[in-house]
Amino acid sequence: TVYQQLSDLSEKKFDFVIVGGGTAGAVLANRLSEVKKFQVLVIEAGPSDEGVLDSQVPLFALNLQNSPYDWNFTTTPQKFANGRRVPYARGHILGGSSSINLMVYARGTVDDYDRWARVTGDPGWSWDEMFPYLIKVERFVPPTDGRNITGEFNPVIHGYDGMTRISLPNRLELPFDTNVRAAADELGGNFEYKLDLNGGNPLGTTWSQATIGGGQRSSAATSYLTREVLERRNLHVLLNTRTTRVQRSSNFRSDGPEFDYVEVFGNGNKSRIFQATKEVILSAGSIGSPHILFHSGFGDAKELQSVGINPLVNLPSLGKNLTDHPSFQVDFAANTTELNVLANSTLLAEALEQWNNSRTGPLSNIANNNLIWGRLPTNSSFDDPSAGASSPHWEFIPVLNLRPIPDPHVVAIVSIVSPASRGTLTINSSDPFDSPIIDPAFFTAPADVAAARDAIRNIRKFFAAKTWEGYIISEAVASAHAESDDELDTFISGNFATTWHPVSTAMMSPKGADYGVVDPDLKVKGIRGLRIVDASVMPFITAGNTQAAVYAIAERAADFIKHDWACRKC
Ligand SMILES: Cc1cc2nc3c(=O)[nH]c(=O)nc-3n(C[C@H](O)[C@H](O)[C@H](O)COP(=O)(O)OP(=O)(O)OC[C@H]3O[C@@H](n4cnc5c(N)ncnc54)[C@H](O)[C@@H]3O)c2cc1C
Repeated sequence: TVYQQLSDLSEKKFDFVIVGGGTAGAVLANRLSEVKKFQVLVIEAGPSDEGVLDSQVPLFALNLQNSPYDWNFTTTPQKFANGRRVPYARGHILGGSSSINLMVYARGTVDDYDRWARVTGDPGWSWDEMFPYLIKVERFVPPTDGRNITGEFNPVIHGYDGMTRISLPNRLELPFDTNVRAAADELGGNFEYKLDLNGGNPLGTTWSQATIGGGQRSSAATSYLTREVLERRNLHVLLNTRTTRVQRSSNFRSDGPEFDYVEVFGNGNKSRIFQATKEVILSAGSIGSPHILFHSGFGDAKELQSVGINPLVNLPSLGKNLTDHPSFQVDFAANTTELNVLANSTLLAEALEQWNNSRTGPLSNIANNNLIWGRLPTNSSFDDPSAGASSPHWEFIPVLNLRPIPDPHVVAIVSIVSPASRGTLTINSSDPFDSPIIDPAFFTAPADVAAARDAIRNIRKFFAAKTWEGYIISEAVASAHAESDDELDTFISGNFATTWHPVSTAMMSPKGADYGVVDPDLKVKGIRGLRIVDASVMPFITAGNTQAAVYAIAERAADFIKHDWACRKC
């Protein structure tokens, strides 16, 4: 059942209360409510995703930022950007960030997951053990243009009867895509063609895969919270309701207090307390989950006292280790007749009609059909921040006609995907409605700046391939004259933003460790009744776009929870 507002729901007690109906929250809502005897409540601050066209049409995804479906956060002034602040979107809608993201589907690498297993002491987080969960998430479907996709992906490493629809590009951009392939063949090395980015070692030039099925976005809401699932009598999804705190009951035992109450505010500022008789699960994301915990008295005791919050659970790691992939773009003028629907309202109207009729055409795709993944040379003078040899340092996304301008152009989007910089999430007030202070500390580690320079030099090498003669005309002035390290740094500093991949603000650590926020079973350390299941628990960021890993974490967490509550057959 879906409740549009707090006053529509009269029950107060549930077995499980899940805070956040986002990517991880939707997975848990589905999996836990498979058990008929579990009464499950999901509390989501945002509205329903139903009928939100920008969330359905893949190419309209960018319209969702700075909209009512975005929390519209902003970072602190970033040091490497001379004090510039960076807009920091998070999904504020059922499905969370999976309903507003750019849909790239990249699982990360063998080394990423094996590092998780090593640093948490739980082999269950390794690539091999997580692989079945990655498969369980995925329903690989053919693109809507009907082309033969043999040779564009590796069929044996995909799932075909999972939940979230994943597909290759629905439409090729020709000759742009042919040129990308030809340049990869011509240059080899870093750029060599790789059959599939999702096999655990993406290095090279790969076709994009995206959370799109049948030409439209497949989000955690559309895949895990289908109409059928929402009709389950034991699943209650409460929208437009904000959780402010978790609270402890009087249930004290030697193994710690139990946090089983959830305080919420609905429209008109009406508040209510819900109780979980089994567990409260925080799935409010890397910003939302620690934010709620700070206001509930979790975190560094001194920092909490300094803003007038009574510390209850001393967890100094909470909000620390904020890790994200910084991103910037390098533009090139192109000589091509491929059409830019974003720059022409007649073409755009035709494209929308085509999408409405058949879910095909330019709007059925994300902006990019290719991804290129590279590593710094082995003689680099920095300690390697990556998880290992299979993990790239940078991701370079070649995009044709990204901007709504008539001049044909190519944009290289760069992300630093194995960053060494670590930021913080903190608060500066005791009012849970005030935004948290987000400081990703982008590019504060020299290794990240070195990776960014290396990416730009590789991009230039890529577009200097013979294949592009007559197609790529010149690099745009903003970066064209940046040659030395200092000049490149000035360009990067003035232009970087985020890829919106914050993780690790409530990171896992081994059971018994005196750092970290959750144990490898995702239970919050030192207390009972509370788990965190979302991107915040990753001990390190994956060297790929983060949603795939979040889906898989949530699938594994659902198994932990079912197992703990003696549900071995479900
Ligand atoms: C603009 C954008 C583009 C991205 N592009 C990609 C991409 O192309 N590929 C990729 O792999 N990843 C991408 N990501 C990242 C990816 O979407 C996230 O890593 C992932 O979805 C995070 O899942 P989560 O469950 O941790 O959090 P979310 O999915 O963000 O879910 C958190 C939910 O909790 C709710 N919530 C928060 N606080 C409260 C509260 N106090 N009370 C009630 N509810 C609350 C939120 O409204 C939200 O619905 C992108 C993200 C963004 C924002």
